[in-house]
Amino acid sequence: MKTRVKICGITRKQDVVNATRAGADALGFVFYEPSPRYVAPTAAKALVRSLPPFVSATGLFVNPDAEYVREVLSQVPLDMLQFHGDESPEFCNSFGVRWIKAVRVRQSSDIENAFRNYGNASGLLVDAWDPDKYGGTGQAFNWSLIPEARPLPLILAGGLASDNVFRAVAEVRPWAVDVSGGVESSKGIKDVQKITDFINEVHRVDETD
Ligand SMILES: O=C(O)c1ccccc1NCC(=O)[C@H](O)[C@H](O)COP(=O)(O)O
Repeated sequence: MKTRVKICGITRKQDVVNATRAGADALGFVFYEPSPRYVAPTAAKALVRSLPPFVSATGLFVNPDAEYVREVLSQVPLDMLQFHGDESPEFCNSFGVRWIKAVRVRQSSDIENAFRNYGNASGLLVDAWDPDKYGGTGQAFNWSLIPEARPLPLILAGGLASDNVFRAVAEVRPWAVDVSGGVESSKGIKDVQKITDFINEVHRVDETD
């Protein structure tokens, strides 16, 4: 099965071009101002409108006001929302747009509970737990905590890079992988070679099937 690849934290046109040329299936745009990868809705609008067909755009939020999400959606043609905070299932459902929920993992039950509570999500993104950050930590977590039973498509994130993503995909067999820091030269600035190496490694696992 083809493992999808999402490159998150896009802030520049050249990173859109490089990621899509390298074969990314989806790009992520961070609408969370404390993040060094924050992109303003006006800039994101231009980036998303430049995407070629069949590459999707995800907007990432952390505990946003509903009004802010609606404001972003009115400007930016997003295909998917990604919630990284403590948003309720009802809140995530309320925008009429497909969404995924991110969960920061300390134990297996974090994932099992999220599968149970966010059953209307299009997928569950599992990421490293950090006491101070909601995501984008660059840290991996113990993949053996991920259960075999997955009621929703599972997106693996957290500390992935070209030197560990082959093993990650081979071991976890996720629906998709999500990467940010592992394909950057500095925060918010993606590196074309790192993106290419990363995607090639994912596809290399797929070819062994
Ligand atoms: O990127 C951020 O700064 C960020 C801030 C707050 C919540 C989420 C954030 N990013 C999410 C991602 O980029 C990824 O979905 C995921 O966390 C993996 O990041 P990384 O470990 O850097 O590959």
